Amino acid sequence: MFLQQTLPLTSDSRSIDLRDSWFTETNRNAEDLLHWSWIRGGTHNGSDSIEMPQHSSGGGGHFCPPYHRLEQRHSPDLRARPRRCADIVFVSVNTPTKTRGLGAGKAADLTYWESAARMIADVSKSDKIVVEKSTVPVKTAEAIEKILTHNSKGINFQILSNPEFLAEGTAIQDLFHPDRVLIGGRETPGGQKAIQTLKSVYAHWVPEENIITTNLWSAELSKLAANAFLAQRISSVNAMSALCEATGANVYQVAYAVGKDTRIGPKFLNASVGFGGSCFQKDILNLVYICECNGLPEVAEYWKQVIKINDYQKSRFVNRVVASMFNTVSNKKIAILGFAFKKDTGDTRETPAIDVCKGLLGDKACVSIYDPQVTEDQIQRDLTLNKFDWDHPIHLQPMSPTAVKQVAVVWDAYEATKGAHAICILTEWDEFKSLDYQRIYDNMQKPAFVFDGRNVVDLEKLREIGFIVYSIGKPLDAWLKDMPAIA
Ligand SMILES: NC(=O)C1=CN([C@@H]2O[C@H](COP(=O)(O)OP(=O)(O)OC[C@H]3O[C@@H](n4cnc5c(N)ncnc54)[C@H](O)[C@@H]3O)[C@@H](O)[C@H]2O)C=CC1
Ligand SMILES: O=C(O)[C@H]1O[C@H](OP(=O)(O)OP(=O)(O)OC[C@H]2O[C@@H](n3ccc(=O)[nH]c3=O)[C@H](O)[C@@H]2O)[C@H](O)[C@@H](O)[C@@H]1O
Repeated sequence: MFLQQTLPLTSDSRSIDLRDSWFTETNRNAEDLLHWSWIRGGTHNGSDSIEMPQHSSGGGGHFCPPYHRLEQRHSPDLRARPRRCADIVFVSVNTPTKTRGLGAGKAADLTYWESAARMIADVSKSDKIVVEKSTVPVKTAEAIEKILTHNSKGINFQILSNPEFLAEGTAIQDLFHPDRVLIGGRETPGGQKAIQTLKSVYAHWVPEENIITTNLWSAELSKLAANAFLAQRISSVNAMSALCEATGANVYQVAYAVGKDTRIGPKFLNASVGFGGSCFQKDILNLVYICECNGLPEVAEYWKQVIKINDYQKSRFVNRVVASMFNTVSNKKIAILGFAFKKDTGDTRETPAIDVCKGLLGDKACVSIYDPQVTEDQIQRDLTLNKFDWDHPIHLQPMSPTAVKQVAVVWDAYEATKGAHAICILTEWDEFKSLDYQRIYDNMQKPAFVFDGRNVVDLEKLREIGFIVYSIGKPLDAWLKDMPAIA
């Protein structure tokens, strides 16, 4: 999720849904809302809450973060007071992958952005800076400009690109201490003035040297590039993990040695069952589409490979499970520990667990899933929804997907593993490191397997207990070597 749907606003913990407040109040007087508005709504995980950033030097003037504005406007005492119109509008609506029509399966669907832009044009009564917070294809600002100016009634709109770089689970930390804030604008006096206005907002808590200003297209493209580079690192280390398994090298040791080179650095080199989350795949597909549209098929092919390796890593994992268990998991109970796309979030968007579970179910396994934060309802939806449908509003999704019968969702790792033939660890939740694996082993069918897709368990300890253990990119058990996984 991006900034959260509900922000604790008052001492009695009353929360406000920004989307609902937006729509409700739009009917009354939308212009009143547009002082420091943040256009976005629901979220897939509401676990982060927001606290006021500490003011720092720079910027000048009194800084009032957006949720304080919201608190004011929702306070009954203040409702009657005259309110200023918005100067800056942040738009952070979803930009999913198109599911049909031109560019389906690759291009970004800008329906939501366009409707937000039309709404802004419709209700505005004074000049505005409209900020692209959503991740959008390069050149989107040009389209938005056209919508706004053609409906402007003489109002001046400046579009800025101010992409968001926060990661889930560390959203608040990333908001307060970003590596950088990026602001792109038109290279005109009006565009430059708008950049300075937004810069002065961030300067209240971000050191000035960490605020980068560029032209619009560089800012838009930098966001796609940053996500592509991050995902590429994971696909690179995951590609190495396959080679490690084939050769007896240990991917952890390889990544450590490689990452010690200061030019490469140690972060984002954890081999895994594959990257997930709402953005990496979507943004790379979008990048690929943009390259194709710009007549750059070789560049498109290069970035496509990052996704291909990610898909390969997930299917390689499934093949490993099935091959190790005598080439069939039919009617075998497989415990899935972790369903979220990473720890410390309940978000399941594009989680590798979906593909792994679907793969196992395709081989007729019975899966028993435990995740500390993901509900049964969510899991059933994820296992039945079509690709990319999850990123569209719920009313555009299938009404009541049929529950997958061979799937049980339980609220305890011990329950999930009871009587199971194998365990697949698909999210790196800390609690999976300290489970009582002897107890788990005692209650499982034998031979008992652990397939660790996140490298969280103590391999040697589990092997001592009696498990046959597979850990991504680590030297293989003799058992696994004898049962090669052929895709
Ligand atoms: N999730 C994350 O951690 C990050 C997301 N982003 C980008 O931020 C954007 C939003 O992502 P999420 O927050 O994850 O998506 P989301 O799907 O959780 O939230 C977007 C919300 O916007 C609402 N919305 C759509 N059209 C609207 C309109 N016209 N007016 C008001 N609300 C409207 C939707 O109902 C939805 O609730 C995407 O472009 C994403 O790529 C960027 C960095 C991090
Ligand atoms: O545009 C976005 O939405 C955001 O996408 C990512 O953030 P996020 O998806 O929340 O989470 P990450 O920590 O990047 O993890 C993404 C996936 O990669 C996996 N991963 C990450 C790191 C690693 O070394 N190995 C690995 O497999 C994670 O388990 C997870 O499935 C980026 O890190 C953010 O900078 C960006 O703003």
